[in-house]
Amino acid sequence: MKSNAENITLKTSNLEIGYQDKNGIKSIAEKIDLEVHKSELIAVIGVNGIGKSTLLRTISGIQQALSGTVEIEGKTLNALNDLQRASQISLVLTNQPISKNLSVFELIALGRQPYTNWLGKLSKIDTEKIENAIKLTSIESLKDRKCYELSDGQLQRVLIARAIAQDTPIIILDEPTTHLDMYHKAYVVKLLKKLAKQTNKTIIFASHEINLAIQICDKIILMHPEKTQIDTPKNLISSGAFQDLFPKDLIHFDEISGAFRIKNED
Ligand SMILES: Nc1ncnc2c1ncn2[C@@H]1O[C@H](COP(=O)(O)OP(=O)(O)OP(=O)(O)O)[C@@H](O)[C@H]1O
Repeated sequence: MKSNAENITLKTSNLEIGYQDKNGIKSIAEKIDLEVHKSELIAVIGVNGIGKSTLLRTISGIQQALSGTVEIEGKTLNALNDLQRASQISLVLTNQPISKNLSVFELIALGRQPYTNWLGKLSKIDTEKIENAIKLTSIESLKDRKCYELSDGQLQRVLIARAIAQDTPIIILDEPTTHLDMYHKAYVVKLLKKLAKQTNKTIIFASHEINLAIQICDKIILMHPEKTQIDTPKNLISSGAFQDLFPKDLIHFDEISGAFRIKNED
């Protein structure tokens, strides 16, 4: 087993994220220092508008950092061209427009685009990677269906399969459990955990499912207005990091059960 330092897939140093337009700079979060490793499943947690999507877009390279650096497997993200980036990071965005007229197989095959030749012709290796992604996500029975025929939960598994077929060391998903019922939320997060372990990939996803993330994820990136930190759920609980995540009038964090509870008294 490699040492923990050699297992680092993504590292941010003094990263500042936000937006820059003609009205000036809008900083969303700063001093973000993260190290994530192979095989880890990591949830990004924080209140609405804190900057989870902005962070994911910045570490995926589709949005520029305001300052600081992002390194993927030791290489500065900014030094990678689009194709190199697509072989390092796959991105699954909820509500991303996709061509639902495609069959499930065809949609997953799009994950091979960074590797196919200019005709988009699939090689034997491409087909093997697609079939393997279908098997890992247990969607063999959906393979020939059209994407418009799928439920939200089925589509989410297909999008995860596309990311697996892309075969990158890092997979990033923005709110993959949105629109899903409680069973399918748990199913998707457990599937991500299984995939991280079986494929040795780093999987990072933003979510509002904090109780689920605490139970299943290896690490949590917790975004607070004052700071962004990464640690195991256990360490975050014992350091009291969840206590002031939400205003205390409605919800409190119960350290014994490791879950948020709604206050019932008036
Ligand atoms: N294109 C943009 N230009 C300027 N500000 C933006 C832009 N997109 C988002 N913001 C602002 O950046 C902040 C962080 O937004 P972001 O979508 O990253 O938060 P989030 O934690 O993912 O939110 P949610 O949980 O509601 O999805 C918000 O204040 C938002 O209004």
